[in-house]
Amino acid sequence: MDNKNLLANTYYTMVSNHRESQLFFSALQLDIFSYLDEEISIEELADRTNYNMRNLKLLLNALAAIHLIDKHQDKYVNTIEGQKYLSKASTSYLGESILFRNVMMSLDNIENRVRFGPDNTITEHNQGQKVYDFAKLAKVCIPEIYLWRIEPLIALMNKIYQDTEPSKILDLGGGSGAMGIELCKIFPNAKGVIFEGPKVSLVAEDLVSKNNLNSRITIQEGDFIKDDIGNGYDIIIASGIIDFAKDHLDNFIKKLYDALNKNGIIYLITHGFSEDYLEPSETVLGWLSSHLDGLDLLLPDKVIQDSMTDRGFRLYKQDKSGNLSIKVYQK
Ligand SMILES: C[S@@+](CC[C@H](N)C(=O)[O-])C[C@H]1O[C@@H](n2cnc3c(N)ncnc32)[C@H](O)[C@@H]1O
Repeated sequence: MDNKNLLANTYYTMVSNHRESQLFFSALQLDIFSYLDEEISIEELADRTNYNMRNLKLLLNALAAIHLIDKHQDKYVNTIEGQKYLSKASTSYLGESILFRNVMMSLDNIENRVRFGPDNTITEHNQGQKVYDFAKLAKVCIPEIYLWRIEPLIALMNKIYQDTEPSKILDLGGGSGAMGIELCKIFPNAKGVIFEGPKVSLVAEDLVSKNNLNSRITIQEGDFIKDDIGNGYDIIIASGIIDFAKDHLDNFIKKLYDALNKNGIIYLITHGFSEDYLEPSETVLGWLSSHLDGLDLLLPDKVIQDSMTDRGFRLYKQDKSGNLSIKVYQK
């Protein structure tokens, strides 16, 4: 096969991948996977769901054809991954997060957004809250945080705090606050603060209560650009938030510096953007929708690093988790 044919195939592969995604999202919307923890016949499934049996069978065969489910003789069943992540009975269910992210990052109507440009009310303020539903994001992403962010956080903090214990921890723009909550659990004498905007703080309040940590963790409501974020912290978690301070980067980093005790650390999670904004490609595409709408938030890692070291932070440890870049800075 010559190069020309290889390239043409790439385009058709994209068309096919798009169809696979559509099929997957529809199956999630119809909650098909929650019925497939045990082998089930099409008659039984149609009976339980009230869906049209003929078309349900077509859907299930298509899902089996792309290995999202298994088919044994005439019965259908989840794969091991499907059972773990796509069935609502599982504690690691990700279906709601996946569907929410798909809408949040949707590239529908990209043509008109390119033809007519961004929304001026969004460009004018350049605030994430104008585009993203942060309260819903915080809520539906809790399983993702437990899947990907808690383990590296705990492993690193256990290494750093082998002989001492932090006494005050801030989860800044913490969303549900899951990371701050889990850190407070491994350091039982530490007090925690979760700082969030007004609606999101309710999500954090709820998770703190569910974990019975109301006596140790307080929720502080405010705007981390304009308002006081407190001080005397040994650890500040800044996960997925620094882009939202882009227009005030140096002041924001000074605020973090001032809020920390001597030798205190920042646990910073960023997208690891290259200076030309071409990598990581998955993240470039993930942020494209909000940027077509008018936001201009993204910061290359190099810019963040320079600003941190200029302020006096020293890079202490670094790690990667999927596409995310994890850096620990010390004051
Ligand atoms: C991408 S989410 C990250 C949430 C969480 N830290 C995590 O890692 O999943 C960004 C969070 O920053 C919060 N945020 C953005 N701008 C803020 C501001 N000016 N003041 C307070 N919180 C803000 C949002 O409400 C949102 O929960």
